[in-house]
Amino acid sequence: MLFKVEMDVNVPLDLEPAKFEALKAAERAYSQELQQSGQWRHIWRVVGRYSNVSIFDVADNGALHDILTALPLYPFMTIRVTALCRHPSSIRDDDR
Ligand SMILES: O=C(O)C[C@H]1C=CC(=O)O1
Repeated sequence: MLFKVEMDVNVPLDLEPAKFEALKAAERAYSQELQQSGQWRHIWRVVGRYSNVSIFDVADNGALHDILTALPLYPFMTIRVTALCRHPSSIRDDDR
């Protein structure tokens, strides 16, 4: 199942810089592992914001929930999820 996921990150100003760097490194590793597995299909930075727009391809709603709540930066995120399905005009065989 495909989902568009929008993530806004809001880190408290008093978060210790070393802790923030460690969280970002863990987030990057987790994200890249999921991208390698094909579950995190795309990620884009939203220009001018500490936000991303991503496309996930996962088994079901529960799988996406588990992935998102395990993000190291999850406690500092506002997340919006939109379920997607194939557009009848799509020429891409993997859009389902
Ligand atoms: O920077 C972000 O958008 C937040 C998060 C999502 C993936 C990642 O590496 O960091």
